[in-house]
Amino acid sequence: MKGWTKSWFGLSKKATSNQNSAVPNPEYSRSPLTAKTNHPLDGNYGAKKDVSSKGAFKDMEMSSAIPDANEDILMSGGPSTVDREALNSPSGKNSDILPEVDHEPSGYLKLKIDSLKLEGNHTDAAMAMECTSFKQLFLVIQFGTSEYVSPPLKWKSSTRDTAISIPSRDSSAAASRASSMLSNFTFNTSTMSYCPTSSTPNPSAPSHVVFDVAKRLPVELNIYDHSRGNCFVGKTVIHPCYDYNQYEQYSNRVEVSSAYAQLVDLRVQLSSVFQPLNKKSYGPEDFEPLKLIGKGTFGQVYLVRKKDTRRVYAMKILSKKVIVRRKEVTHTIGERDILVQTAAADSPFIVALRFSFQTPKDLYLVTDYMAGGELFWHLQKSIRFPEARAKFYIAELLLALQALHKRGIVYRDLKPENILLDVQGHIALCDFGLSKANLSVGSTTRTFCGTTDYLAPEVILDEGGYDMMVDFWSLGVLLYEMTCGWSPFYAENTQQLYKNIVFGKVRFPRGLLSAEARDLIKLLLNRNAKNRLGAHGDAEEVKRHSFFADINWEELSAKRFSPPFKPIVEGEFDVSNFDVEFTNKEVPNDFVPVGDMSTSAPLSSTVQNGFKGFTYVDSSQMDEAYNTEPGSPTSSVSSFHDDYHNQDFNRTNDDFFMDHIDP
Ligand SMILES: Nc1ncnc2c1ncn2[C@@H]1O[C@H](COP(=O)(O)OP(=O)(O)OP(=O)(O)O)[C@@H](O)[C@H]1O
Repeated sequence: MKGWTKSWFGLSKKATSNQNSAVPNPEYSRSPLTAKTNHPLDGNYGAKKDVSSKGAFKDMEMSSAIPDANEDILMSGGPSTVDREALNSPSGKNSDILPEVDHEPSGYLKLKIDSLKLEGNHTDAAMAMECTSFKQLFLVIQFGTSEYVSPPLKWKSSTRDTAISIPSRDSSAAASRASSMLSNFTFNTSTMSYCPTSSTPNPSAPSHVVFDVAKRLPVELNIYDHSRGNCFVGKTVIHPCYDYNQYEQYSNRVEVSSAYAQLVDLRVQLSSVFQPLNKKSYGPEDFEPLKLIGKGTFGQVYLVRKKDTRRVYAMKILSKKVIVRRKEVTHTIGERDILVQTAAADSPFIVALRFSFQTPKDLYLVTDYMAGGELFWHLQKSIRFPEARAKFYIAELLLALQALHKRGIVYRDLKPENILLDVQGHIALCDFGLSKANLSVGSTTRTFCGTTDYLAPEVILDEGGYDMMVDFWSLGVLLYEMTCGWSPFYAENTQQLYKNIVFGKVRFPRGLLSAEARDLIKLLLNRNAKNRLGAHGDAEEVKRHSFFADINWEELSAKRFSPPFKPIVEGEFDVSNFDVEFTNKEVPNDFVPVGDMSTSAPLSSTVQNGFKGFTYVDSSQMDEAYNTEPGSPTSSVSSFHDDYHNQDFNRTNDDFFMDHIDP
C-alpha cells in the first residue's frame, strides 16, 4: 500500500532539533539505519524563568577506605564453610532481596570464585564431549543491576593444570578416556587466563570482583557457554553474609538449564567478605575514563572504572554552562532526584544510580553500565522483533513503569534509545531528564515534552493537561514499532506527524501480529486517555490483557524469565554494542581533579547556587510558568491546533485502526 513500503523509516531517528529553538524542525533527517538524534522536545525551551532549586547538594557519602581491590580476599578469622544450597537456591524461599539497610554505599563486597566444579560420574562419552566445550565457559555475576562479565574460565585438572584436548566425536575409546579424565575436573578461576581484546582498554582485570554496596542484595551467578553462541548453562544465587569483615565460603549447586540438564552437575565454590568504607565523598578523579559510549543534549556518557573497587560504571557528565544556557537547571536536578527515588523503587528494570557529584563546571551521574546497549541499536539491526521477543521487552517495561507510577513518577520519554539491555538481555530504563515526580493519581501536568513519535495526543493538544497515561500511549507505539518495524504515525514532517497522532489511522500489516497484540495496541493507543488501557488500575490493568496470558509476572519481576535474546558482551569492558562514532573517540587519561567551587568556577556563584539542589526539586511550578512562555514548543504546535480544531472529531476510537495493509 502506498506510503508503507518504507517499512523501517519509522525507525529513523529524526533531528527534531531543540537547539534553543521553540519550533520543532519540520524536516526529518531520514537515514533510517544510521542516525540517532531524535532529541526530545522539551517544554523548557524559550522559558524565561528559571526556578531555583531547593535543598542542599549532597554528595553520596562513603564511610571508609577500600583496600586495593587486588588484595587477596581471604581474611584472618578463619573461613566458615557453609553449604547454603537450600538457603541460596534461586527457587528457594529465601531468594528475594534481603531487608534493605541503607540507600547509600555502606561498604564493599568482595567475591572470589574459587572453582566451578563438575561433579558426578561422567561415564557417558557424549557427556565428556560436551564437557570439553566448557573451556569457554564464562560468568556473569550480577549484583542488583551491576554486572561483572568474567573472562573465559580455564579448565583445570585436580592433578594437573592443563587444558584438555578431546579427539573427534566418533572416537569412542578416546572419548571414554576423556570421560574418566573429566570425572574430577574443575574450572579454577584463580588461574583463569585473561585475554585482552581491542575492546579492553586495560587488560589488568582483577581475579575477583568487588561490588559497591548500598543495599544488601543477593548475588546471582549466571554461567554461559561461549563455544555455543553464549548459550545459558545455569545459575545460582548466593545471599552473602553482610556482617563486616566476616569471611564466608559457599558451595552452591548450579541450577542448570534444560539444554545442559543431563550433561552436567555443576557446583560453584566461592568466598565473600563485606568490608566498610571510609571514604566520605567521591569526585571525577576517583574514576578512570575507558570509552565514550554516548552523547546527550548536555554532555557525554563514558564507560568508566572506579579506581578503588575497579567496578565499571556509566558516567554521564552534564555541562553546567550548557544546562544554564538552555534553562534546564530544574530538569537536571529533577533527573538526579528521580534517579535517587527510582533507586529506592527497587525495580530491576531501571538503571541504578550509584553516585552523583559536581565540580565547578560539570554535574556527574554514575549509573550501572548496561553493556547490551540501546534497544534502538538492536531494533535497527533486526528491523522488527518476533512477537515473543517484543512481548518480553514490553512486559519488563510495564514493570518498570509500574514501579515509577507507584512512586508518582511519570516517565514521559519512552523510546528505544532510552531502553538499555543488560548483559543477559533484560531491559533497564535510563534517562530521566524528562520525567516528572510527585504526580499523584488523578492529577495532571502540562509541560510539552517527550519525543515526537511517541507523544500522546493529549500532550500535543494541550487541553486539559495529561497524566501517567501518556506512558501507556508510548508503550503502545513501542509495541507497534517493535513488531511492525515502523512507527504507527510515521510522517515526513512534524506537522503531519502530529496530525497522524491526533486523528490519523493506525494500519496493521497483514498477518504480522496476533489478534491479542493488535487488540492491546488498539487499547493502548486510545486517544481518549480516560478510556485508555491502564486508566482504571494503571499497569495492573494492562498486565491483565490477554496478550500477556503466558507471562508469569512474579517470575518476570524476579528476572527468572530467560531473555529471548542475549547481547554479545565479551568481558566487562566490551563496548561493541555502542556506536563506533562514540567508542572510537579518544578519551582523556583521567578526569581533571576537582577545583574549589568558589574560586575556579567558570560560572558566577549565583549560578552555582542553582546547582546546590542537585537533589530533589518540586518542578510543579515550572510547568505552568514554561507553558505560557511565548515561543515555547506548546505555542509551536498552535498552527497544528488550528488544523486540528477544523477536523471532524466525532469518531470513535475504533475508526482509527485499519486491520489489513500489506507490510
Ligand atoms: N547506564 C548506562 N549504561 C550504558 N549506556 C548508557 C547508560 N546511560 C546512558 N547510556 C548511553 O548514553 C546515551 C545517552 O544517555 P542519556 O539518554 O541518559 O543522555 P541524555 O543527555 O539525557 O540524552 P538525550 O539528550 O538524548 O535525552 C544513552 O542513549 C545510552 O546509549
